[in-house]
Amino acid sequence: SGYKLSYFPVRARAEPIRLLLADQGASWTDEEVQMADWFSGKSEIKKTAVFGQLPKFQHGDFVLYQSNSILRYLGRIYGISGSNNQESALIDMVNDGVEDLRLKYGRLIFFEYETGKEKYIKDLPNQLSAFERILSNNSNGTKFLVGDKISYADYNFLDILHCHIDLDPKCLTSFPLLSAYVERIASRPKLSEYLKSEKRNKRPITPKHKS
Ligand SMILES: N[C@@H](CCC(=O)N[C@@H](CS(=O)(=O)O)C(=O)NCC(=O)O)C(=O)O
Repeated sequence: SGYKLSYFPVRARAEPIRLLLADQGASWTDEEVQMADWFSGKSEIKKTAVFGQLPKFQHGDFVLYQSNSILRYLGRIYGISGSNNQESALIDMVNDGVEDLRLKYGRLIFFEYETGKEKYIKDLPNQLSAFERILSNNSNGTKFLVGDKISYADYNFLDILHCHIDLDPKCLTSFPLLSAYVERIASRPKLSEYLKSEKRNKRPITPKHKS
């Protein structure tokens, strides 16, 4: 496959891409970009980055940025981006919902952790209830976010749920469908192997976490 993923030595926005690749049986190279180099002002990779940011994804000579664009690109390669235009649109919509939650989470972790953690956790059920409802409206939550096969949005969603379980281990207790979903998706053979791997577990969740 000749995939290369360049990112900081953390999970964050690169992790959903890693989950997709692992579950789809693809191999890839992780190029770890150290923060000190990146912010040194002498970093070639930062100078050439389209938006001056990471992750950067390479597929042979093809180069792509924006984590959600990378997920959608790989979704089309592996046939996990919807079986028709409307299903693809619903997957896109739900992935945008995951992105909204990821941005909220990022704001807490990077800017408001000391003062905002309690309020964030208190409000979290309001964020998660939307996804419990999305699951309940699709085969009673027994399958995936959309349709009857996994999509790129599921990998993004599993990762952000893992982030929130780390933040508050009890955050899914009042959401039976979400709780079952995390167990079910994470126990997919290739995914569960990756989730147990050293390369996954040596990476902190965000730059603010300790590995
Ligand atoms: N919308 C972009 C955001 C990318 C982004 O914010 N990258 C941050 C790191 S992280 O937020 O993903 O952890 C970055 O490169 N920061 C370094 C910089 O901006 O110089 C995406 O989804 O890829």
